[in-house]
Amino acid sequence: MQRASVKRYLEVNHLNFSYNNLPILKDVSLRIDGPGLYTIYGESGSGKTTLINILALIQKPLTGELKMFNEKVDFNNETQIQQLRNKIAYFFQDLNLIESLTIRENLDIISLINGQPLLEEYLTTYSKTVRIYEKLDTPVNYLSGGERQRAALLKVLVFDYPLILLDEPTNNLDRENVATIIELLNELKKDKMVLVVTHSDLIAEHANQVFLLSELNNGMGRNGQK
Ligand SMILES: Nc1ncnc2c1ncn2[C@@H]1O[C@H](COP(=O)(O)OP(=O)(O)OP(=O)(O)O)[C@@H](O)[C@H]1O
Repeated sequence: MQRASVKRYLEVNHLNFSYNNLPILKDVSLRIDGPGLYTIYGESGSGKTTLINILALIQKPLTGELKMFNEKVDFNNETQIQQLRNKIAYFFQDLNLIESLTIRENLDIISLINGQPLLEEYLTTYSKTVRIYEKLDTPVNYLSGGERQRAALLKVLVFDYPLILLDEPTNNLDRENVATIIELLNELKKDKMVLVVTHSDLIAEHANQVFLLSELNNGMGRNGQK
């Protein structure tokens, strides 16, 4: 299953962000040079979600530079932002699935939005990998919490997103589902940049690099090499 190649590269330079004049991100710099699993660790309220929202191009930084896939991001250029967003998968706590639609219908809608075809071959293969194949035609509101989480992960697998952002993907999951997620992260990290906000030591153990937000802040980043 060969997919078109996009340069897997991300660079953040001197990023600043404040809410109501209260600085949250202070001179944050980090760099990811290729596929791999990268985790961001930090105390509650330290700005992890804010940082990942900026990387997902949902929030605009106050100052600083962001480069991805060899392009410098211009937050005022809607066309560029839209094109870049189609290369980014953002998996966050509310999962972003439409409750009344089946998993397959949800994926059809995503396919329309991101302009990538939903290939039956990938759907079958990966839905078996995440143990959700039997439920592809079930509406999301009939799924259990773990099944929803796996359905949301299916989206990351069936489409080609060179940058995958996950915010606390193992929250509220039992051990078996955590193991499934770690297995998937290990698979995805082979050819994608996977950046995960997490408190899980288990995920961090599999990371190529761990970024500590306390170190990224105040310009002390780029030293989390494992
Ligand atoms: N829309 C907002 N307006 C004002 N303050 C906000 C807003 N969103 C977040 N904050 C504040 O900014 C800080 C950073 O929030 P953020 O969600 O990025 O932290 P976090 O590290 O992801 O926290 P957690 O681990 O608890 O999810 C927090 O103090 C939060 O209260």
